[in-house]
Amino acid sequence: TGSSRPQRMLKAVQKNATKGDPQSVISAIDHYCRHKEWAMNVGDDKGLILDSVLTEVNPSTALELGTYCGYSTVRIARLLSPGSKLFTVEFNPAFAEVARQIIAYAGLQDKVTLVEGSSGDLIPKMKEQFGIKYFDFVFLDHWKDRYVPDTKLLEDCGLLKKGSVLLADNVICPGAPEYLKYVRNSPRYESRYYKSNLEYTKVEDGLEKSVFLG
Ligand SMILES: O=C(NCCO)c1cc(-c2ccc(F)cc2)cc(O)c1O
Ligand SMILES: [Mg+2]
Repeated sequence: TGSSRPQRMLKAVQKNATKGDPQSVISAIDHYCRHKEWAMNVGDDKGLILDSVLTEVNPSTALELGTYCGYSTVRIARLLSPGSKLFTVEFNPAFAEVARQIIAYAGLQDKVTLVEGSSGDLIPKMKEQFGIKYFDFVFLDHWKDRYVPDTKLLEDCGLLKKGSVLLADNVICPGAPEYLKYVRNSPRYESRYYKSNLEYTKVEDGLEKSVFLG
């Protein structure tokens, strides 16, 4: 049987990027996905917004829901301060396998813990399993119908503190309409929409940044 899209993306990284150089890994994936084969990475346009929000928050403990091939994992981990940690959750074992190799190729394996499984099952276990008190930053990029239930789960498990920042991908395309309603109508969040484009296209998409007010 042939290779998968994630496997071809990994090959492109191994061929075109420099081991231990996160920026070259990001550029190799963006080039491949723009010129050879589209893939659902957050991409370079929305990636610049992710970089800027991440740098502003400078989290000690960050969570990513939806690793896919590890592109945004690398974008986030490369900007973390020494000693800070990123936990990333991926349900699909084939995606997780490629992501581990891309994260390692970038040399960021010591900053990242990739947890395989369903976010709904894993979130309630994170405090006890990893000794996490709070997440200062959460990047939501997994199944769009899981954004609301998992946000409620993070609240109920006491994993958000006053000032924790949620940043959600794809709120326009494919869309997360219930999530936008939830964070924009809740008195517990201060929300803002960052207009951009769906990765590697001219289609509109954007990121919603929501600050938890406690
Ligand atoms: O499903 C997504 N992620 C969770 C699975 O890991 C996802 C999908 C798309 C997308 C797909 C098909 C299309 F036509 C348009 C958008 C884009 C994304 O950024 C995404 O994160
Ligand atoms: Mg996405």
